[in-house]
Amino acid sequence: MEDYERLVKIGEGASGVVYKARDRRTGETVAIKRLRAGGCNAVGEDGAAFDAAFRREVRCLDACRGHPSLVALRAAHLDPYTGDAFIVMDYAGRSLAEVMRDDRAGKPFAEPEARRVMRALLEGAAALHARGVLHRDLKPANVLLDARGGGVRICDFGLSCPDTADAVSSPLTPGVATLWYRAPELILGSRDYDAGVDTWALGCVMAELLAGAPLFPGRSEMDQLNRVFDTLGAQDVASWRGFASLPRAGNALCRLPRPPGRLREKFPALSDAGFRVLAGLLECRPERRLSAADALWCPWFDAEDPAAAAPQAVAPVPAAAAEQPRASSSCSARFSAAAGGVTVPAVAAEAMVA
Ligand SMILES: Nc1ncnc2c1ncn2[C@@H]1O[C@H](COP(=O)(O)OP(=O)(O)OP(=O)(O)O)[C@@H](O)[C@H]1O
Repeated sequence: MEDYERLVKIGEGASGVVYKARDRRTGETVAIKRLRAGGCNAVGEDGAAFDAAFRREVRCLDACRGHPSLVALRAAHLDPYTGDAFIVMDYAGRSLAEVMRDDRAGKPFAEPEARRVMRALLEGAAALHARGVLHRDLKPANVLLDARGGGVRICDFGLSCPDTADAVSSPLTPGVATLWYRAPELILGSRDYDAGVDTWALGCVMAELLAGAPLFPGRSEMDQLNRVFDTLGAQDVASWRGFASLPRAGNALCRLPRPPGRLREKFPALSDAGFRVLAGLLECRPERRLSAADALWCPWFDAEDPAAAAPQAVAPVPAAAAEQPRASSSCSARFSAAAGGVTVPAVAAEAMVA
């Protein structure tokens, strides 16, 4: 790590600390995430699993390399003797959470601005889903905005989950995603969810952009579910495919009589085309929720955004990954050593993953 000069701390979360740094060889600004052993993520991994969690994060970042809406991995380093683990990425700007809190002080984004950000986020999500990766922690703190270039990038693959051809299927853990952005099926304990958990979270982000405040700021899992059902209605909850087998299907909140959804009332100024995207992403029934790729086909995205840079292309997807149907993700929460070692970009000559 002697090739990097540490500048300032730019973030800290459950899994580690992120620093802005300078690459002494090129003078470029980078972001370095130092992973903390023992508290590495909400999946509850620690001790021996730290190594596997580090590899999983690097592997997911590597799988998503090259897309303009996904943060770029430069190198990774895990010292087996000291346990120090670092991930070096392009520095991609300040987080959307910071910008909303510090610069905009709750001022909502205008619809064309929100559309530009959502287009980039959905393109990023569509690319990572096509590559068999679930992010599982999309939220404003994990969206980076490059003030100069206008870029929008998804970061923090600490809870992401690869779906490799040789991975052994195992139940997914429902304990993922930050509460305010957690899909209802996760709260109800689903263990076979799919990319819909990410598109739900992006629906919450879209609502937050347009309202200037979180849509469902729950204080507990049950309060969260209650807020979701209060806003979206819960008449057809029991008709979800597989609802009866969800561990918390019997919860009284699911049976409470409620008025019809009132999402539209909360966004009176949003165009009908925009509302169709919002309502499609915030669809409680996972099998009816818009996928990221389908959302991009909605007429809302036909409009050109005046400030938009050149359209962002979705990077080519390996044929095998592209063929995977959305609803049958076999994404495994387990990432066994047998799934292979971490591959870092060839340009990252200093990457030394034990
Ligand atoms: N490549 C990057 N460029 C600029 N800032 C970054 C970059 N990666 C991360 N950050 C900043 O660091 C913060 C924390 O990073 P990250 O989310 O990866 O850590 P974490 O420990 O997993 O956090 P959390 O527990 O909140 O999910 C981000 O919210 C963002 O502000």
